[in-house]
Amino acid sequence: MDSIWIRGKRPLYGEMTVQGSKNAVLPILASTILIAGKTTLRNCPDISDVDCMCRILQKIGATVTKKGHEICVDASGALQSRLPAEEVVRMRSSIVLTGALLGRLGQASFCDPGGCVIGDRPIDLHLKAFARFGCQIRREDDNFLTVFAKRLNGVQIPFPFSSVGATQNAILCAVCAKGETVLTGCAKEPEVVSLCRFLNGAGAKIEGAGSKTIRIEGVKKLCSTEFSIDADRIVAGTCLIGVLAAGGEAFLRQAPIGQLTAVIAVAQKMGAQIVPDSEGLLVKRAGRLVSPLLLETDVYPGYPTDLQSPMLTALCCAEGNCMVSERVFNGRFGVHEQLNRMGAAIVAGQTSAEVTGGRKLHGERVFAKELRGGAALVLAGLCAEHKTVVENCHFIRRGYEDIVRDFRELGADIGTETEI
Ligand SMILES: CC(=O)N[C@H]1[C@@H](OP(=O)(O)OP(=O)(O)OC[C@H]2O[C@@H](n3ccc(=O)[nH]c3=O)[C@H](O)[C@@H]2O)O[C@H](CO)[C@@H](O)[C@@H]1O
Ligand SMILES: C=C(OP(=O)(O)O)C(=O)O
Repeated sequence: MDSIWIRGKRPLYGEMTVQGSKNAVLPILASTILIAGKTTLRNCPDISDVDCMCRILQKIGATVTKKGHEICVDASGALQSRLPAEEVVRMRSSIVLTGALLGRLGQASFCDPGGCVIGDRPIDLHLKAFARFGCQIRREDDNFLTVFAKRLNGVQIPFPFSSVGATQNAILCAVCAKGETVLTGCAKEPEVVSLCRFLNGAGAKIEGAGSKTIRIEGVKKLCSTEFSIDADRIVAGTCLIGVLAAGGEAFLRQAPIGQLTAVIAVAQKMGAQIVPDSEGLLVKRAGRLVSPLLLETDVYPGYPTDLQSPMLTALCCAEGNCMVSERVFNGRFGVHEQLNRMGAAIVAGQTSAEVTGGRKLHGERVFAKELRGGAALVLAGLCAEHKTVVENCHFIRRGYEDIVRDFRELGADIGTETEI
């Protein structure tokens, strides 16, 4: 399935179920190697990043069994500290394995992680946190870094700005370190909270997740546990924005409403009606679609950067122009060129873009270059006249289990290459 076709210009009606969260499951899978026993994870999304993480776990010595949406990891055997470069370069969250390996073995060797091309993604905060724990860092001849310590000691780490991955790595170093660790300036994202809930279920002592300050009392070991992965707020948001942009009425079962406050506020401003209930969220957009004039991404609980590209599509179709300010990454407007080929009028710099609204999008053959930009092109196809073909959809498979299935359930005329 490397291309997806869409015949657009029809509103969406129906119901879909939101998959498990990519950004929650990946660090949790990485952290299973801190447990010298078995972990069972439920509601895991069937996406290529999860496959990649499972391959890494296997290559370093864990046993991984996948059955549907359930993954069992047994990390009770001997593990090796060198992460396989051919997998690490595919995925940003491979960096979180380094904290887990340090916690388990006191050593990790790794090369630069990959991930979406959305601007600079240095790992300086991660390395500074490791150094605070007493680790030494050595650059190897083959561009690998080796980080090692005789013993990890509890420390105080003030993060100068919010980083989801660096916060998670510091937590993984701290859970089995000697003594207390206090992290300040932490990321408050729900994926940090779910990692801590998982680790506490395995016997860790972590307090304060979801706030700027997290305290961790090191424990001797973690024990076998079971855990269910939260629904994916970014997938739920993508479908919500799809209905906002194309019009219609859809129920998003299991949408994590409490994690979508900023997205819901923008969608309501643009003309959507949102009705939450205990099982999910109903989104309707029957009347005018209007621009919010200004959209700023921010760290949680602000408007998520991962939903900036999907929202660009809706802004192109809305009445009125919009200034979009990207405050998390410095290169996240790459998709604007492909949207412009479909009739959008977006002028983008590195961290801001001006979107002219009221555009009539038309079908084109366009190319995904990264995950959320790819999803934005699928949404554009839903709003465009005639047929759109989105190529390079392996990027979309990194985070969306089956975007074709999801929008088909909402009545879209959409399919994969083989069904054209
Ligand atoms: C797998 C995963 O969970 N990915 C998410 C995670 O990425 P990730 O954990 O990589 O994102 P961070 O929160 O670390 O990045 C935030 C900002 O900090 C900068 N930075 C980060 C680390 C560092 O050592 N130095 C540095 O300068 C980054 O370049 C970026 O500008 O959070 C991002 C922000 O919510 C999301 O968009 C990603 O979907
Ligand atoms: C940027 C993203 O992912 P990653 O950090 O894995 O590249 C994303 O999920 O939008």
